[in-house]
Amino acid sequence: MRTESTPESSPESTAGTTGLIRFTNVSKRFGGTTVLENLCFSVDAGKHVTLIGPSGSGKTTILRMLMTLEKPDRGTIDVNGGRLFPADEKQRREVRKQIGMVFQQFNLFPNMSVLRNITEAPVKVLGLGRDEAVERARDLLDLVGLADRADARPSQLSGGQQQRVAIARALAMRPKVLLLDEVTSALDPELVAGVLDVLRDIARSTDITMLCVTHEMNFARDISDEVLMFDSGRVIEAGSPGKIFSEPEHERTREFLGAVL
Ligand SMILES: Nc1ncnc2c1ncn2[C@@H]1O[C@H](COP(=O)(O)OP(=O)(O)OP(=O)(O)O)[C@@H](O)[C@H]1O
Repeated sequence: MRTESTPESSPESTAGTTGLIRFTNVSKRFGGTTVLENLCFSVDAGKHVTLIGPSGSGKTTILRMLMTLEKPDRGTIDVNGGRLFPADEKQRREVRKQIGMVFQQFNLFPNMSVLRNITEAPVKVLGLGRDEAVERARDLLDLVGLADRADARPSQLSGGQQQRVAIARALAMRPKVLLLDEVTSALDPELVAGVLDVLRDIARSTDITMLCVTHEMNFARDISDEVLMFDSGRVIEAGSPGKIFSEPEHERTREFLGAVL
């Protein structure tokens, strides 16, 4: 990820220059509250970038904008050379197809089997043939360690298993970008490691670009090429995990890490 110079957001970043995801002067208010102001950053293809920072600093809003669940008030958002905002509905849908997200709550369809949860969007949205979708789903179930649960209903699975299905479901669309929003926050502590191991594996073995919000700092340290520290809707510090976690420069970063590590 690169943060670019604006009066509000100027820390130097170490990543390269392709810019698969690009936010330019993005501002967002909710009512009277400014959540993001003139935010500029880019994430290069294949990089894994983690957003950290205090509650309410705007991290989830960034992911929700990329999912088109929120709209910026000002600025532009581009993904893989296509404009997500501002754009007409048809163009936005095309760009949006390249982005997958895993939420804190798994949001699986309760009345569908695990397999059907994964095949539904590729068939309906991408027009993939059912046989091909099933083959893809079975490969992904293998990847997330649930090859033997294809016929189960979500309610028959643990929270950790449901989240692994949600990861498989997101990957079934073959997205260029995977967004992870606090994906282990709703899990019992003993189930967290299994989900994080699957994500580590995906980060290592695929070329997917990841943008991640997490309070799991060890996980962030393991998978991130770059960490962005947010405060009050601005990037106040950016760098490698080694730099951010071991030698933070900004007082607010030190305070935040002191509270969570
Ligand atoms: N739909 C909404 N309507 C009104 N306010 C909102 C809405 N979504 C977010 N906010 C507010 O915007 C601010 C930023 O929220 P956001 O969820 O992006 O922060 P965050 O950094 O992800 O926090 P957390 O770590 O707690 O998830 C918060 O003050 C939040 O209350």
